[in-house]
Amino acid sequence: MSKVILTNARVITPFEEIYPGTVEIENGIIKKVYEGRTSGGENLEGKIVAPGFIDVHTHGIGGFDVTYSAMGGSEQEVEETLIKMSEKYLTHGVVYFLPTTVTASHEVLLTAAKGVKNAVSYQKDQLTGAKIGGLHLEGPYINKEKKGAQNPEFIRLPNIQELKEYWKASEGNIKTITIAPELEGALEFIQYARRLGVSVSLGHTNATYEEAKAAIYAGANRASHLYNAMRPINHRDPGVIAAALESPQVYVELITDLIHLSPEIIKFTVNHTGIERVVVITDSIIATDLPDGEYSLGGLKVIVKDGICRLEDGTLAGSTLTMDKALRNLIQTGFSLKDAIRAMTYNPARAIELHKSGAILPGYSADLVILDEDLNVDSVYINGKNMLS
Ligand SMILES: CC(=O)N[C@@H]1[C@@H](O)[C@H](O)[C@@H](COP(=O)(O)O)O[C@@H]1O
Repeated sequence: MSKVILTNARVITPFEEIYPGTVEIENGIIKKVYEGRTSGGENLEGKIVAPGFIDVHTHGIGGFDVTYSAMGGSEQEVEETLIKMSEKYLTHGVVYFLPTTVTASHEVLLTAAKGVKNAVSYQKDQLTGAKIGGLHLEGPYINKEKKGAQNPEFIRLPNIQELKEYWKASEGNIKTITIAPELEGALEFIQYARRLGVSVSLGHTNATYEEAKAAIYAGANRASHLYNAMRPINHRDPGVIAAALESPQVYVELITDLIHLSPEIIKFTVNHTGIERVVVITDSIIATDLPDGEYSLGGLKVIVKDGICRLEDGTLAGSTLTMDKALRNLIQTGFSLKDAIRAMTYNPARAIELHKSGAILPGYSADLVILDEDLNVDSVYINGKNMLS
C-alpha cells in the first residue's frame, strides 16, 4: 500500500480553506483531510494544496495541437501529440484535460478520434502527464455567422451518423461537443449526444433566447466561452447569453485571459450564476508557451503578438493562456482563492460529469497541485504520485 501525507499546508478543498491542513493519501485516493499538522508527512509550510486544474477546452500548447496533428492523417501522430500535450499541461498544474478539436473535415475528426482512443489506452499503462479525458469536439456543427476563428470550409449541419462514427472510432472517448442549437437537426442531435453521455455545450452560435432554451430543455448543459463567438445580449433580444445565465443547469465557460473578457464582465457573470456554474477554460492554442510569431489553427493562419492570437483580419483566435495564469488573473480581478480554484477544478469536473475528481475530499482521486505563495506551480500529484519530481 502506498501512503503519502502532505502537512502544514494551506489546503483549499475548494469549499473551505484549512490552515494548517493535512491531506492523507492512500493508493492514489484521498483518505483524510483535517486541520492540524502531523510529523512524518511532507512539510508544506508556506505552500498551498489545491485540487489540480481541469481544462475542458484547450486546443494545444508548446508546438502541439490535436487538430493540427490529425490533419497529418496519422492516428499515431495524434497519440504522440496528446501525450506531449499532457506533459506540457502538467507543468501548469493541470491534472486532467479535454483535447479540443476545431472545425475540420470528417476524415480529420475521425483521425483525432482514433488518436485519442490510443492515447487514453497508453495512459492506462504509463501516465507521464495530465490525464486525457477524451475529446471535446468544438464544431463542426456551428453557425457560419459566428464562426470566429473556425475554418468555414468545414462547417456543416449536425450529423448524427458522423457522431456515431467518432464515438465508435474513439471507443467512447468523446466527452463533449460544442454546437450551435439553431441549426437544422440540432435538437435531435443534442438528445442523441446526451443519450451517449456526451455533454453538450452551446457555442459559435447566433441562437435567440428561445432557440437556446429549447436546446437546454433538450439536454445542453454548458455554454462554450460565454460571450465569445455568440449572439450578444441585447435588451430586446436577450439571446443565448441570457438563456445560459438564467438556467440553473447550465455551466458557463469563461476564458479568463483578461483579453477575451473584461474583468467587469467576469464579475457580472458570477453575480448572475454564482461561482457554482463558472468553468474557467484556456482555449489555448499551439503557440502557448512559445514566442510570438505565425502559427496555424485548423488550417487558418494565426498571428501571435504580445501573446494575443488573431487571424489576419483581427479576429481573436484562441489564447496562449495557461491554467496557473488564469488563476492569477482571477485573483487580480478580486476573486477569493477558494472561488477561483473552484471554477478551475470542482466546477469543470461537474460540468462534464467526471466523478470523484476536482476536490480534496475523502474518496476523491488524489490529483493535486501544490502552489507557492505567488501562485506558481511547485509540484503536481496525480493518483497520489508526485509527477514533477
Ligand atoms: C478557437 C476559437 O474558436 N476561439 C474563439 C474564437 O473563434 C473567437 O473569434 C474569439 C473571440 O470571439 P468574439 O470576437 O466574439 O469575442 O473567441 C475565441 O478565441
